[in-house]
This record gives sequence, structure tokens and C-alpha cells, in this order.
Amino acid sequence: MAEPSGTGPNRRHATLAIIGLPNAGKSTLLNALLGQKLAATSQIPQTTRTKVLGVMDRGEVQLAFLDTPGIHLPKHALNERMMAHVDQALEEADMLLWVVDADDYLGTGEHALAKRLRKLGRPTYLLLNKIDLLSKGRLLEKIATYKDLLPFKEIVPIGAKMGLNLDPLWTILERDATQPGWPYGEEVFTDQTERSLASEFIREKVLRKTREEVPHGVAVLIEQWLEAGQEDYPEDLGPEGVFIAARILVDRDGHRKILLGSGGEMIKDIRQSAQRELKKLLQRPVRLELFVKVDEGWRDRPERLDRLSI
Ligand SMILES: Nc1nc2c(ncn2[C@@H]2O[C@H](COP(=O)(O)OP(=O)(O)OP(=O)(O)O)[C@@H](O)[C@H]2O)c(=O)[nH]1
Repeated sequence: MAEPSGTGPNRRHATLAIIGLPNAGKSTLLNALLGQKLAATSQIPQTTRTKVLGVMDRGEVQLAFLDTPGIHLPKHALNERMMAHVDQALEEADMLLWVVDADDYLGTGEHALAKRLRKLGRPTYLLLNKIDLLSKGRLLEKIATYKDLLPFKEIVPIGAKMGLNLDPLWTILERDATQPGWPYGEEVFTDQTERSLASEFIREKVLRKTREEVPHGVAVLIEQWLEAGQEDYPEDLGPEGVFIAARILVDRDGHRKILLGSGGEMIKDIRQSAQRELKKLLQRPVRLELFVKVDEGWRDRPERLDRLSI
């Protein structure tokens, strides 16, 4: 019989913050480690806006990963809150996974983060990501460039997108997770609800299909979530289905026009691909409706950010 969580004599755990600059591949890594998509990813920097917990139990070891927003200088209240999530994760974690884009150069952002981490003094693992884009020679050069930045516990080259070299990473993390007991029950996988995942996956589709300034000013609010038996539920969706209506907030009217596209083509495309993804996520029939609303300056309004749980 399985033992209740936290009581096995050899059970141990670690809380690991996945940190780094925007676009390094942190959320892609979280999804790869969990073997399931939990966090939105895109080539737009600042995709992740909050802290996302993903828990993996591996034998006696429980690893609680905290994905975090990419570290940047905040321009809006939204970005200040994003950076507060990073602060919180750094506070909670007992080990840090610093993900860098090994295909990019080591710049002032990395130096600033190294300085901060030096002060913090937590065991830090440098994950040189996107090794699929580098030759062996360049990778060795990168290791040499980074190795003296901090006294890293380990430097591990990985390819989060293709799942490259994750086995050695697991081995290291399991070896070094030494906190006693398990903080989460065996049934806990994440702190995200189906609704929060749904709104993130819709936003991801918007980010992937629009460009320039639009993605940074977009937020998604789930307005309706109806199941069979509830008033207004479309019965033709069947007894297992879910009807979701979501509002996409944009910062200005020009962005609304881009999002709608000519003849509504863009929003139709976003709706269809988000609906497909939500069916996979929820494992049931889904009907999604999307509305676009201009909400100028929402990124600086605390009550709006509260409503969005950012
Ligand atoms: N070639 C390659 N691309 C990768 C790899 N890992 C991530 N990417 C890509 O890098 C981009 C950024 O990935 P994300 O996981 O969204 O990055 P992030 O660090 O979470 O970004 P923020 O939310 O901005 O902090 C996406 O286009 C990913 O597909 C990798 O191993 N190889």
C-alpha cells in the first residue's frame, strides 16, 4: 500500500525555482520536466506572468518546480507584479535552476542576475539551454564563458524543447534534494486550476499569432465556464462538454483591429487553435467563444491585475 505523503522514512524533497532572463526557455523546461504542458511558451519575451508550480515525485524524492517570469526592468504595474513573483520564488526555493539561452551572448542582464544570486547564496545550477542550436565547440566556449560568473553547483547543457540531456539533470537534482519529507500530497501536480490553464493557453495562441507590441498588452479573462445542466449550456455539446467564453483584453484599439484581422480571420484562427488545445487539456468536448475588448491602461490598474490573478 502506498504510504501517505511526507511520512516515508527516506522521503526527501527540494523546491526549485526556474529563473532567468526572458525567452531563455524556462517554461519549455518546466513542461519538459513534467512531461505535460502546464506553462505557456512562445518566442515573445515575458510570456510567463506569474509563478507556476509543478510537482514531480520520483521514487523517494519530491521535486517542486517553480516556473517564473523572465527577469526584466518593470515598466508597468503588471511587470512589477511579475518581478514580485520572481522575488517570492527566490525566497521559497532551496535550489535555483538558472536557465540561459546558450545561443545568445552573455550580457548585462546575466551579470546583474549573477550579482543578485551571489548575495542570495543558494545552491545554483546553470542550465545552458538550446544546445540543439550550438556546435560542440561553441558549447565548450559557452561553458568557459559562464563558469566563473558564480560558484555554480553544476553546469548542465540541455535542450528543453527536444528534451535533450534531461536524464543527467534529473540524476543531479534527485541526488541533491535533501530536505526531509514531502510538502505536497501524491495527488498534487500543480497549483494551476483548469480555468487558469485555459486562460494561459488562449493567451499563448494570441502571442504566437500576433507580433510587435500586441502580445505585451494582452490578457485573457474567463467570463463563463458552463457544464451540462447549467443554465445557458448549449445542450448540443453533449453531457461531457464544457462551454467557455473568454474576454481578450487589449491595450488599445489598434491592437483590437490586429487581433480581429481582416474579416475576423485572425481571431477565428486563434479561437480554433485554442479550442483544439483546450480539448486536449480538459479531455472533453470544448466550445470556445472569444470576445476582444479594449481596456486602455489595464497593465497599470491594480484591481484589473487582481482580477487577472497576476
Ligand atoms: N531551439 C530551441 N528553442 C528552445 C529551446 N527551449 C526553448 N526554446 C524556445 O525558446 C522560446 C522561449 O521559450 P519559453 O519557454 O517561452 O521561454 P521563457 O524563459 O519561459 O520565457 P519568458 O516567459 O519570457 O520568461 C520559445 O520559442 C521556445 O520554443 C531549445 O531547447 N531549443
